[in-house]
Amino acid sequence: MSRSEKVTLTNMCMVYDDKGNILIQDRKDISWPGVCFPGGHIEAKESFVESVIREVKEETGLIIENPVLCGVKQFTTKEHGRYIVFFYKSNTYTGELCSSDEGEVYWIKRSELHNYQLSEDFEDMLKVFEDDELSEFYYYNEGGDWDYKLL
Ligand SMILES: Nc1nc2c([nH]c(=O)n2[C@H]2C[C@H](O)[C@@H](COP(=O)(O)OP(=O)(O)OP(=O)(O)O)O2)c(=O)[nH]1
Repeated sequence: MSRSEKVTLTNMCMVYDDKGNILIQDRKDISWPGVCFPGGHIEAKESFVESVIREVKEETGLIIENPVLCGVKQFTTKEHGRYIVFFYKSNTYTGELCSSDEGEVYWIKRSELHNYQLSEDFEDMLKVFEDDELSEFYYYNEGGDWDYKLL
C-alpha cells in the first residue's frame, strides 16, 4: 500500500488584539462564502509559517509576526484527497489594513461575531482556535453520511 497520498495544504489565521477585536474576511468565493479568517493555499516547498504570513499580507495588508499553530482542520475532497487547513493565531502585526479580491477584511468585536453570516463550519472551527484543549476539526464518513468532530 502506498504511503503517500494526495493532499491540499492551506492555512487560516486569527489576527486579534488585546481589546477583544478580531480581523475577519467576508469571502466572495462561491465554493465557501461568508465570514471567516484570512488564509489560503500553501505553495509547493513553502514553509508553513512563511505561507501564513504571506497569505495574511496578501489578503489584509498586515504583516503578522510569530504566528502560532493552534489547530488543524481536515476533510476528504471529491477526488479522495485530504484537504488540510492549518490554524494559526497572531496578535502582533504591522502595516495598514487593505482588502483584496478574496473579500473585504475588517476588525470587529469578537462578541459581535454572531451577527455576521459565517462560512459553513466556521462557528465550530472557532472553538478549535480558541479552546486550548482542542486541536482538530475532523470530518469523517460513517455509513455514507459525513459528520465532523472536534478533538
Ligand atoms: N474552498 C474551501 N476553503 C475552505 C474550506 N474550509 C476551510 O477552512 N477553508 C479555508 C482554508 C483556507 O483558509 C481558505 C481557502 O481559500 P481559497 O481556496 O480561496 O484559497 P486562496 O484563493 O485564498 O488561496 P490562493 O489561491 O490565493 O493561494 O478557506 C472549504 O470547505 N472549502
